[in-house]
Amino acid sequence: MSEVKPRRSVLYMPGANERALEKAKTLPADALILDLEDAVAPDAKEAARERVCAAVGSYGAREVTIRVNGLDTEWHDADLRAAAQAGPDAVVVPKVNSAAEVHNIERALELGGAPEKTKIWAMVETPVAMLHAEEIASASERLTVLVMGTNDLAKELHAEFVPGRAPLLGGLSLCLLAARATGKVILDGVYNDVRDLAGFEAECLQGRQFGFDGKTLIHPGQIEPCNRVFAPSEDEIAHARKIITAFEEAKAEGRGVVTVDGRMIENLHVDNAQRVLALAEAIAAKG
Ligand SMILES: CC(C)(COP(=O)(O)OP(=O)(O)OC[C@H]1O[C@@H](n2cnc3c(N)ncnc32)[C@H](O)[C@@H]1OP(=O)(O)O)[C@@H](O)C(=O)NCCC(=O)NCCSC(=O)C[C@H](O)C(=O)O
Ligand SMILES: [Mg+2]
Repeated sequence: MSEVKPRRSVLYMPGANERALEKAKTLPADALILDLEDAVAPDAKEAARERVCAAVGSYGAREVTIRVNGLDTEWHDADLRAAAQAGPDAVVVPKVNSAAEVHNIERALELGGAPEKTKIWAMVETPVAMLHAEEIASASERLTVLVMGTNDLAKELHAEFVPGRAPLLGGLSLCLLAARATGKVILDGVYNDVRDLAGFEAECLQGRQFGFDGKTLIHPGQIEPCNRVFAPSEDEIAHARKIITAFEEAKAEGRGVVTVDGRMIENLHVDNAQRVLALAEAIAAKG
């Protein structure tokens, strides 16, 4: 099994907000997105770029990424050059629509001297991206994560935000299929009502049940419930161990199928149980 990196909670913070950038040093998010795009006003873009690039090394074990401005904006090239030099764990690129765009980003990072560890996280947040999700996800080995942009997607679809997200489910499913078909990580979109923790937790659970690896967040108050929902519970860990043990015993007796708590267990369920344990161990190792 390849290395498991917990990405339960991935917090955006506006690159122009010094207080938020400072506060994030103490927050238990698995990863951070230092934002130069939507959360930064046009006349603050350059100052935010400098501040964010200088802050990259300040967050300890958390994965640190920079979200650059979109490919069709006047800031994109300078953002990518600066991010390549700063060397975050990833550059998050908004509104990626094609494999050709991924190739351009990859080339720009190489030309900018980005270290190998700096990956590409592609945001999928337009109708075109939903339809091109597999070509985007498979465009480059440097691309390791797809990030749902559900605000932009809803805007483009003329969709409404409703509990259960029915208008977005088609797009979410297409991107999940693309991520799993190509072996990439995929993060769910943000929940805008920072005071509605019950609604937020319900959406985390929906995302987890869908198969997302974690969720993008906009407020510190969303981190703890998100970490809890996207981590295997004690019961799930115990059940995973039970499955592995029962299957080992069955195999030793020459059987390829067994029941645990009345349910059929085959090899594929053991793979799943091992994934659950690997994630639980990676979370525990974070301390
Ligand atoms: C949403 C907010 C504007 C709410 O701000 P505010 O009401 O000021 O929050 P609080 O007063 O409750 O803040 C309490 C303390 O927490 C700090 N804080 C708040 N947010 C963050 C954060 N994101 N990271 C780190 N720290 C944060 C405050 O500074 C307070 O600290 P202290 O004073 O020490 O107590 C605000 O939360 C916010 O700006 N959030 C981020 C917005 C953002 O980044 N938006 C862009 C990304 S979302 C997006 O674009 C999705 C995608 O593209 C799509 O299409 O869907
Ligand atoms: Mg967006």
